[in-house]
Amino acid sequence: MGRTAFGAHDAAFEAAKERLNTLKEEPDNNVKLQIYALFKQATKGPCNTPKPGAFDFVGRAKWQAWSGLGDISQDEAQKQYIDIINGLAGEESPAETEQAGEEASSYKEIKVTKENKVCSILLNRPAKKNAITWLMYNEIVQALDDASKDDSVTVAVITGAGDYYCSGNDLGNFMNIDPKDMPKMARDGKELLRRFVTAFIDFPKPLIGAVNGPAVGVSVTVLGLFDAVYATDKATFHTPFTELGQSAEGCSSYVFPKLMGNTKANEMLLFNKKLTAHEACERGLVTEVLPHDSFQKEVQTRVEYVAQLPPQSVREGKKLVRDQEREDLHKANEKECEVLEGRWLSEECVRAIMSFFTKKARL
Ligand SMILES: CCCCCC/C=C/C(=O)SCCNC(=O)CCNC(=O)[C@H](O)C(C)(C)COP(=O)(O)OP(=O)(O)OC[C@H]1O[C@@H](n2cnc3c(N)ncnc32)[C@H](O)[C@@H]1OP(=O)(O)O
Repeated sequence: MGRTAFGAHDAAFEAAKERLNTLKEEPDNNVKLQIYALFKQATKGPCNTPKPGAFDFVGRAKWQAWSGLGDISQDEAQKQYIDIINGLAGEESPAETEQAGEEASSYKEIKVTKENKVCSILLNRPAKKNAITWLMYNEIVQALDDASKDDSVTVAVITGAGDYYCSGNDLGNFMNIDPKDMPKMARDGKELLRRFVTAFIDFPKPLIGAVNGPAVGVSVTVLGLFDAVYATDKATFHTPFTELGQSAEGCSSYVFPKLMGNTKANEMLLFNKKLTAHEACERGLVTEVLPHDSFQKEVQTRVEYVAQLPPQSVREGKKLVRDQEREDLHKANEKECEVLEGRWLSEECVRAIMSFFTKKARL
């Protein structure tokens, strides 16, 4: 059976595929066979084709390599594929490998560093105010999954490069789509958003938001699923969903009313009020507002403190709190994604997105 859902390493797998084509030296035949077999296993699952005839030497060698992988999982095959290609690429350009805790990773739109038990995820498209592309959603999910499994990491932090924290969903995700492909785009978007928000609901270690500047849309809503949110006094929090013909996501339809009460939540989610950092703090979305000039240093002190706490104790504590509402959060996520799938197909939404890009083009 082919893959129907994303694997744990999808973004890195795609990047490894591209990297394979850029290797300066061709790998030897045995390595090539191994790469071939892992690719087949990762994309199709265990070998299920008949053994080629005795005189089809190449076909038989490929078949043997693939069937030799037995029934290792598609995720495991992806991982081994990525490791081999990154290993080959690393041998060619050692300068690209690990530097001061920086992962020799294939992330393209985020930057992940691990140092002193802290995994930092930097949203890294400053020229586009860190708007989140489809690739970036996948990369964030992958980075969270990796941080949750890595025993050397006790806390994860998300922050933005440049003057913005994040401008939310990249509106280009919905552009240039043939009208006949819109339903599929909406279905795929729903599935991706569901996986993205699930990664936040179920992240088992402390997750800290370092909101270094304005935050918009989905980057604001998921903050309600973080364990602490530090914001610079220059940050703002804006969820202009109805202006875009869209609707609330990131579990905000459930979390925001709990945090701030219905009328204040409506002010943000229905009537698009942009909050200052201090207002967001008063409403419980932000833990603490810090002066912009010393923001990085102040956040670092707080993160380092959390990083050195007994990790199991912190995880158990987080689980106790999250378990009180985990099911409700998953339900809210499902429901929000379903409603959004319909919104993305609505004329209201299509018009609003066109209008954003038309205005830009006129400037
Ligand atoms: C799988 C799909 C899941 C979807 C989940 C649902 C998510 C919903 C949301 O997140 S809704 C919120 C969407 N975001 C927005 O509506 C923000 C749109 N952007 C803006 O309003 C402004 O760009 C700004 C206020 C963020 C910043 O304004 P300004 O300081 O004037 O800068 P520019 O507008 O010139 O921006 C610089 C550059 O970045 C591009 N850009 C910024 N934000 C986005 C974006 N969200 N999507 C796409 N592109 C964005 C902007 O076009 C400029 O590009 P250019 O230099 O012109 O090429």
